[in-house]
Parts: sequence; structure tokens; C-alpha cells
Amino acid sequence: MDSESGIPILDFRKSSGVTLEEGSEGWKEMSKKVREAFENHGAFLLRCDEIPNELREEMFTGMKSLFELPEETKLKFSSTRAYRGYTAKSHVIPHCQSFGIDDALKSDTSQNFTNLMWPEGNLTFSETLSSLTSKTRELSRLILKMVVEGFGLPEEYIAEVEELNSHNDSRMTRYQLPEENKDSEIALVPHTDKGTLALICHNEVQGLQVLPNSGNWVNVNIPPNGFIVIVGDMLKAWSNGRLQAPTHRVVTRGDKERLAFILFAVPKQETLIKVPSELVDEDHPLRYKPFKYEEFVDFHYTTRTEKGVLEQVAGV
Ligand SMILES: O=C(O)CCC(=O)C(=O)O
Ligand SMILES: [Fe+2]
Repeated sequence: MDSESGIPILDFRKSSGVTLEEGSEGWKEMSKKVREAFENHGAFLLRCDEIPNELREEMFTGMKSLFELPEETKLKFSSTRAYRGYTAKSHVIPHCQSFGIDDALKSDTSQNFTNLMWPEGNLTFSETLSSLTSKTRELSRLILKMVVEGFGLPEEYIAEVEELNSHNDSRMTRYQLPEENKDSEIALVPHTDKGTLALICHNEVQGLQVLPNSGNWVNVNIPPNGFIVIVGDMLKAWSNGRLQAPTHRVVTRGDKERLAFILFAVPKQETLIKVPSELVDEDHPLRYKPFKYEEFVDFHYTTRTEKGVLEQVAGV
């Protein structure tokens, strides 16, 4: 457990003697821990060996060169969609620059992005981005299956959680230190993630904070070579509010810049989010009516509100 935030650390590493073969006892036990962590914290810290350290190091080395490219090159990666494309110093991300990549898993996405940034080519970057994206996506699939198992739901629901993970966006962010004040300062404003799950790894410079129900921000310490897995609003809705989608933000802490790679598992626009009947009972009355992901996204983009979006769109 992370002593500051109380968020559990789950160890998926084979080297720790864990076998996560689907259906095995180890798998069932871990699925229960995933469910409990998501119920209590909306997140867990993950140690796993699916993603080699060399790959992460390669990614952060590549990201360093990426962010050092001239501003006019970075601005070539534009998007009409909010939070996608290249953003620098927006109100949402005051001290950071970020590349939001849509459809991160499409076979040519990494290559097209790389070619735009490095017209002379950068095969290492393109392969690293593509490999880290697909490996984190495999992890998100595994974790969603564990949610189905953790709730003891019939196997049919695996297809449903796959729907919740049918689209993938990724984001690469550099949180810079503000010139004047090197102490703690907000670099990414408080929010919940709007999709299903987010998997985040960073260059070992901490900065993430969560807001527990106690109402006081707490630091999250991602373990070395680890990840944090955070529940988004869609998984919260699908689970009838039984899994939390925690409010989180990033602050600059210390004197090093932070680099983060984030994979977002999201539904397709037209996906219908509907609570499984098994998750509704006397103790857990239905909280959300069925709604399409795009209704939620449109409402969020038009109102630009962070407060109670889910309740306003789908609340019973
Ligand atoms: O950089 C981080 O640790 C968090 C990023 C985040 O929450 C986001 O991009 O939605
Ligand atoms: Fe987030």
C-alpha cells in the first residue's frame, strides 16, 4: 500500500510468484483485490512485468526529444477536438505541454505521428510508442476482465467491458516547473477521467494527487517502474457507481520536470453504457439509466463542467 494515499499496490509480477492464468485461484484472488481497490479508492498501483523497463526508458528518452522539438513543429499536431492534438499552457494544463493522440492503436497512428514530428524519420520513437501503447492496452483488457470476475458476473459481460475499451487514446505530457515558484503548484487541474480506465506511467518524478472522500488532497507515490490504474466515469457508471472515479490532479513537487505516458481505455462514441442487472439490488438501487458515451462527451464539452456530469446526463 502507498503509505500517503492508502492506495493498494497490486503485484502482477511472475517473479513474485503470481500466476494470473484466467480462471486460476491466483486470478480470482487478484480480481477480488482489483474490485476492492476500485470500490475503495477508484485506483490501484500496479507492478507488472509485461512492460520491460527498457521500453519505458526508451519512451521517456523519446518524449524528452519530442518536447524539445521547436514549438512550430509540435504545433503541426493540431486537432479540433478538445484536449487532443498538441496543447501547451491551456487552463486545464497550466504548466504542461501535452500530445493527445486519438485512436492510438490503429496500425499507422504511431508512425504518422512520428513522421509529422520528425519528417526525416525516427523509427525508434515510432516503434516504442506503438509497443508501449499496445502493451498497456493488453493490461487494460486484463484488468477489465478482472472487474467482471471480481463482481462474480457471468462471462457474457466480458464482451461488454471490451466495448468499454473499444477505443484507445494516449497522451504524452511534460509537466514543467514554473519559473518563479519552484514549490508545489498545480500543473493539471482537478478532474475525473471521462473514459473507462487510465493507465499511467511516468519518469519516476511524482506529482499526482487524489482527492479522497475525506476532502484533503493526498500525494500518490507510483512505485518504481510501476503504473497507476484509475477508474474513469464510464466504468463508474457501468458498475452502478460501485466503483469510484476519483478526482485527481497533478502538482509540481520538487525540482524535476515530470514526463507521463497515459493510455485511456474509452468506449466508442455510439457505445451504450448500461448497468448489468446483477449489480442492482436493494443495497444498490439503480443510479444511472442507459446512455450513449457520446451524450456524455457532448454534454461535458458543451458545459465544460467537472461537477456531477454523470448525474446530470444519466442520473436516475
Ligand atoms: O500525469 C498524471 O499522472 C495524470 C494525468 C491525468 O490525470 C490525465 O491526463 O488525465
Ligand atoms: Fe486524469
